[in-house]
Amino acid sequence: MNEAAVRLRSVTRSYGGGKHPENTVTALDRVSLDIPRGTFTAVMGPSGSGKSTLLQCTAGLDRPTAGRVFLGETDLTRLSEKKLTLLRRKRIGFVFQSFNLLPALTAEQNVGLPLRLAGHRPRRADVLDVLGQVGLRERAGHRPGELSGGQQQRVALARALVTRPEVLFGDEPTGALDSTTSREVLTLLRGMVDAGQTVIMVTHDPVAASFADRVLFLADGRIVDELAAPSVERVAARMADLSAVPRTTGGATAGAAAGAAMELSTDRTVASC
Ligand SMILES: Nc1ncnc2c1ncn2[C@@H]1O[C@H](COP(=O)(O)OP(=O)(O)OP(=O)(O)O)[C@@H](O)[C@H]1O
Repeated sequence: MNEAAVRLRSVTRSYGGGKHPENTVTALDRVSLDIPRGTFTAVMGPSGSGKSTLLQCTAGLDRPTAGRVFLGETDLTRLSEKKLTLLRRKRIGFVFQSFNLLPALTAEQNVGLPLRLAGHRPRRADVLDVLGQVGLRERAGHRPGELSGGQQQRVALARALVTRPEVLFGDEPTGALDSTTSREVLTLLRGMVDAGQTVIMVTHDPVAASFADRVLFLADGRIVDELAAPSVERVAARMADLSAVPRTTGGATAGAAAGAAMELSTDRTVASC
């Protein structure tokens, strides 16, 4: 059960520069990492430390500038755009902070969508089964506007799981939820991992991270620490340490002179799956 679901080998992702290499931002800096199958990994770190970039490169939503990313035995960095899109549809699930459900479709239709995109006609029983796993079988006919935030995120979870992905990625999946609802979603995720699912989740929340088997801490594009069997207190203490360390740049940079200008905004277009 210890076979790696995901392997990163010296993954670097840098942005910009061009004619001005001193402006290059290195969002990920030679990151190597193994994620065993059937485990729950949380990724934490100060703002701008590279968490989303790590998630997106690992999920095949973004391409590293250098290094290799393996999903099982498949090297994502060698795939054409078309093959990468197909791989994302079939082998990867993604949940975002903002549930990203289609408002005009019912929960059942939303959950069936990835199967349609993969060219299959969804079997109703399969879709209802996955909705049942997140406790929403009875709400199959409801549209997102008729569901609470937590219920919408559970529909998004069901949608991410309907293709039985090898790895489920979450980018702040509980970021928009109150603490009670957030715990419900995390308990669901934990149960899925205990049933064999591999989950990798970016979070700012030590409580959310405490549901994971392992927390990876990023700073300036590098993994600087990790905690196994994390408690809320230990995660919060480690985050406080990391946030207290004065960083020279917003990400690691090629030019020290660019440091002051490097607290770049993290808003960018999230590639859609
Ligand atoms: N498209 C881009 N162009 C230029 N720089 C970028 C781009 N995307 C990210 N960066 C930079 O890369 C670094 C890492 O960004 P990333 O979004 O991965 O950080 P993060 O840890 O997820 O941050 P946050 O917690 O604020 O969401 C930051 O310095 C960011 O400004």
